[in-house]
Parts: sequence; structure tokens; C-alpha cells
Amino acid sequence: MPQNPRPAAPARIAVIGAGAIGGYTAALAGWAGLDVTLCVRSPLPSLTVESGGDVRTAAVRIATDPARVAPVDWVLLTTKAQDTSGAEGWLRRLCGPGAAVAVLQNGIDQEERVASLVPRGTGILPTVVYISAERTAPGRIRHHVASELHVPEGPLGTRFAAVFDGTGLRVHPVRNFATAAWRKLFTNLAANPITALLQQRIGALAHPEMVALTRDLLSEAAAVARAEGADLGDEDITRTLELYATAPADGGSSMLYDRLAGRPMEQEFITGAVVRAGERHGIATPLNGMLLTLLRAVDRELRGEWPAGVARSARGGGAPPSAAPDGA
Ligand SMILES: NC(=O)C1=CN([C@@H]2O[C@H](COP(=O)(O)OP(=O)(O)OC[C@H]3O[C@@H](n4cnc5c(N)ncnc54)[C@H](OP(=O)(O)O)[C@@H]3O)[C@@H](O)[C@H]2O)C=CC1
Ligand SMILES: CC(C)(CO)C(=O)C(=O)O
Repeated sequence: MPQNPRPAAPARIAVIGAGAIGGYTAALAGWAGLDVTLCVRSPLPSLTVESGGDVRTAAVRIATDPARVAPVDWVLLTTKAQDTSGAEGWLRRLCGPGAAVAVLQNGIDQEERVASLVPRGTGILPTVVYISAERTAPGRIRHHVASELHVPEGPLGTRFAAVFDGTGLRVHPVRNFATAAWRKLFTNLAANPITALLQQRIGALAHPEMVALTRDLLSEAAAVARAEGADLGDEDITRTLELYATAPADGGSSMLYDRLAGRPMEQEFITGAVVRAGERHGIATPLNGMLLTLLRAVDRELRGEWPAGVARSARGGGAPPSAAPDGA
């Protein structure tokens, strides 16, 4: 028996995406001594995270080319859901034998989104993200509140929780993951579309009219969630309203940040997931449907797909055409 066995090598982690969630989770893992490679689409000199008044540079290696990375133990996929297929090059290089991918994305179909993009036999861990963070500039992340992930109970979830033990990121394996995913979706169904459409922060949801609208949106979604097999009830609606009421008023949502930065939004995977599931079960979702239609209109503008003359910017900031001239 050797007298001084060598300590086990730190787990090798690759995080795909250097946005709010990727940047924050990569930084926590790096500060805890894990071996972290941050896989980026847009090159960055470094990554800095601001949390609780502290500003620190993350201890991560930054990679820009999938051809130059080696297989790791865990891949954290943190792109927006609509960018999942664009990450295939990274996934195929990073997933060797024994590797697993944790999908840190909002919505309900995380596993299905990734299954065809990874080598056969790669473990896929859908992951519910309870973190509020914002990319304020390239390579600069502001952490607002919370550092929790929920994963399905089982060997993969246990392995994942063990890797992140002591990093500050709390990983909770949960028995009924479908319910956990829908419960998280509830927290997005009002916050994300409403903040993005209004371009206002979470504090906007505190007004009594917004509370009533949120309750109606979530009641509609609860019927769909139950039809999908999730165990959600009125207490989940109340819990979500409490969450909004106690969230920092100046926090936002990932959809608001996309709108403000002019990036495509995730509406098809959040509001769209409810509307599509409602259609499958013959359950009407008029409020969510209306939000989806409005979000799609904004998204077309963000993608530059508006017919000429229709975009908001084309109307300019001047007086409407019918306004009477000064002094008339
Ligand atoms: N922000 C939040 O508070 C929360 C977000 N979520 C969810 O987490 C997920 C991630 O959100 P968030 O971190 O906010 O998103 P961001 O937009 O902040 O970050 C996404 C990152 O993915 C990168 N990316 C996209 N495609 C690729 C690619 N092919 N290769 C490498 N990087 C790529 C983007 O690169 P580029 O810099 O080039 O745009 C960007 O840096 C979403 O599903 C969101 O809904 C969940 C809970 C809270
Ligand atoms: C709004 C929040 C932080 C959860 O409530 C979120 O999940 C998001 O920004 O997408």
C-alpha cells in the first residue's frame, strides 16, 4: 500500500456557453478547484462574475474551437434552447466514453433536445435551474439570487451532485422530475414573457393587475401540466406569486435580457411549450396563446424579419403622422 496515495484528479468539466448561467456555474466550479473549460461561440479574454457585492475573475480555461478540446467527465450545456443544435460540434468532441451532459436550460424537454446530438450511450441529465443571473457585457455576469439545480433522482443525478458538492452550487436530486420541470416552468410563464414584452423588470409583476394576470396565466397552464402528468395544484400558483413578490425588484428574466440585447428569445420553449401541450390535450390556453403570438412578433423584429416599414424603429421617435403642428 502506498503511504501517500495521490489525491484523485479534479473532475473535468466543460461548460458550453459563457452567458449568465454558463458563466456563473463555470465560475463556481473553477473557484472550487474543478478543472473547467468554458466553450464559447464569441471569443472572450476572461470571465468576471459579480455576486453579493464581490467581483471576481473566474478560474477557467476558455476554448473557442471544438476541434481543440478533449473529452471531459461532465458537460454542462447552457446555451439558449434554440441554440442547442448549434452546440453539436462541442458535444461530439467533449463526450467520450463515460461522459455525461447536464442540460441547464428552461422548459420541459431538455433530454429530447440533446439526444440526437451526442454519441450513443452518453448520459443526459435534464436540469432545472434556480439561479437568477444576467450577462451585463461579454464575459461579465451579474448574479442576482439563488444557486440551485434540480435533477432526476438516480445514479447520474447522484454523480452530478457529488461533483458539485462544496462548490456553492446546490444540486438536489428529485423523485418526480416532470413535476419539478413544470414547477420551474411556472416561474417563467409570467416573468419571462411579461418582462420581455413590457421591457420592465420583475418589480412590474407586483402590481395587483399583474398579480391577477399571472394567476390566470398559471391556472391555464396548471390544467395542461396536470394533463401532462405533473402533480401541480393551486399551491404551486400561490408559491410562484410569492416568488415574484419576494424576488429583487430590479432582477429580470433571461427573455428580457435577450430582448434588451436584440437577441432571439426562447418563447417557443417556454410559453410555446404550454400552448403545444394544451393543443395535444384539447385544453384551451388563450392567454398563453396571446403572449406567444406577441412574443413571436417581437422575435421577428429581433431577427430582422419584419416587412419593410413595419418595424418599430422605422416609425422613428417623432410625433404620430396625425398630430397637429405646433400652435395649430
Ligand atoms: N439567466 C437566468 O437567470 C436564467 C436562465 N435560465 C435558462 O438557462 C439557459 C441559458 O440562459 P442564459 O445563461 O441566461 O443565456 P445567455 O444568453 O446569457 O447565454 C447563452 C450563451 O450560450 C452561448 N452559445 C450559443 N450557442 C453556442 C455555441 N454553439 N457554442 C458556444 N456557446 C454558444 C451564447 O454565446 P454568444 O455570447 O455568442 O451569444 C451565450 O454566451 C436558458 O435556457 C435560460 O432560459 C434558467 C434560469 C435562470
Ligand atoms: C425568471 C427566472 C430567473 C426564474 O424565475 C428565470 O428562470 C429566467 O430568467 O429565465
